[in-house]
Amino acid sequence: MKPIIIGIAGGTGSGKSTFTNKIKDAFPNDTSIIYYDNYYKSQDDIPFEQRKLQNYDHPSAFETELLLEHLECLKRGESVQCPVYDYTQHTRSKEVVEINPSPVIILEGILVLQDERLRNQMDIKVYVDADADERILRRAVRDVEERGRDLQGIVDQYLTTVKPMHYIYVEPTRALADVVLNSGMNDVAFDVVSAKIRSILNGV
Ligand SMILES: Nc1ncnc2c1ncn2[C@@H]1O[C@H](COP(=O)(O)OP(=O)(O)O)[C@@H](O)[C@H]1O
Ligand SMILES: Nc1ccn([C@@H]2O[C@H](COP(=O)(O)O)[C@@H](O)[C@H]2O)c(=O)n1
Repeated sequence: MKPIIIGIAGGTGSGKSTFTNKIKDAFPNDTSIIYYDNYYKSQDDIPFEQRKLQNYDHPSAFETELLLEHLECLKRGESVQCPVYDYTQHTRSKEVVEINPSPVIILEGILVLQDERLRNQMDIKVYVDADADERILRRAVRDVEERGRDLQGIVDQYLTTVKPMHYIYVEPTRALADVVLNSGMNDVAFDVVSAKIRSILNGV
C-alpha cells in the first residue's frame, strides 16, 4: 500500500516538532518521521568558523535530491539510512539512523512545502503558524540549551539570515498548505489531522 505522506512546515520555533511528535504518539506503529534538517548538506570540507556563518534558511542549504531518493525507497517498501545532523558542529554527524517504511511518513522542516518535488508527493500539507516574537524566543532558549549557541550569535543569525529567509521562502508556503495550525499544541487541529490520517489509513 502506498504510504500517506504528510508535510509539516512552519517557521523556526513554530511548534513543528511538537505537532509531529503528537501525531507520532497517536499512531506509534504506523508512523516514520523524516526531519528535513537531517538533509542539510555535509560541510566537513569547510572550516568551523565559516560553517557558523552559512545561510541555513535558504533552500540550497539542503541536499533535497538525497531526501527524494530516500522517499522513493520508502515508497517501494525499502528502509533507508538517514543522515543525522549535528547542529553543534554545523555538519552531519558520523551516525546514520535507519528509517523503516510505514503507512504514514511525516516530512518535517521549515522548507518542506517550498520544494515543489516534495510538495507534490504529499497527501496532507500542514503549516504550523506562530508569531515571530514567540518563535525567536523559543528558538533562543532551545539553541542555547540544545544546539551549543550563545545569545549574541543567535541574534546575529536571526537578523542576517533566519528572518529575511523566513519571509522570502518559508512564510509564502503557508498559502500552499491544506491546514494552517495556530500553534503546534492546538488540540482541535490535532483531532482534525488525526481524523484525516485515520480515514486514509482505513480507506474511507
Ligand atoms: N504553543 C506553544 N506554547 C509554548 N511553547 C511551545 C509551543 N509550541 C512549541 N513550544 C515549545 O517551543 C520550543 C520549540 O518548539 P518545536 O516544536 O521544537 O518548534 P520547531 O520544531 O517548529 O522548531 C519547544 O521547547 C516547545 O516545547
Ligand atoms: N547548522 C545549522 C543548521 C540549521 N540551523 C537552523 O535550524 C533551523 C531549522 O530548525 P527548526 O527546528 O528551528 O525548525 C533553521 O532556521 C536554521 O537557521 C542552524 O542554526 N544551524
